[in-house]
Amino acid sequence: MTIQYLHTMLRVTDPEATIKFFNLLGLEEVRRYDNEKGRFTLIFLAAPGQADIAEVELTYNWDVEPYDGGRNFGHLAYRVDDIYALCQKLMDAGITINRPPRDGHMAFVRTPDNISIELLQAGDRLPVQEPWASMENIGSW
Ligand SMILES: C[C@@H](O)C(=O)SC[C@H](NC(=O)CC[C@H](N)C(=O)O)C(=O)NCC(=O)O
Ligand code: NI
Repeated sequence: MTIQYLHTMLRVTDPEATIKFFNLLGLEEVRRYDNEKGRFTLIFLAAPGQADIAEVELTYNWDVEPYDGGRNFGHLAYRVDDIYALCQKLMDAGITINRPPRDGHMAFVRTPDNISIELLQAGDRLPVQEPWASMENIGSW
């Protein structure tokens, strides 16, 4: 008997803004379904070559409902080739780097609905360097 991880589902209030956020990380939309009866849209995102392996499923309920952030949910984690270059790209796009990669290894950002996203440097830590080394955490951390 086998079991395979497929996806993590996030309920989102602004699907297009969330897709743009994940596009910045390198994920692309792979499929979407509208459900007229249930009044919701499902949008599946994946990194290149990871469709059906490790997807993010965005659920957009057409009727507004408050999402309280569910403190029991932690984060989604991604391994990246160059954490400094990615954080610079995110900052240039107006994304807050909530936990800067001061150690050349780990950073945290948040989706438009405040879901934590962990970014981890592939391989060895990068050399500690400015401006990252002296950047402070932003927001509740
Ligand atoms: C396609 C498959 O991967 C799903 O996850 S469908 C699961 C289904 N989703 C919905 O009904 C979306 C709309 C609903 N209002 C919601 O916000 O979940 C479902 O059973 N969802 C319930 C759940 O707890 O995930
Ligand atoms: Ni699902």
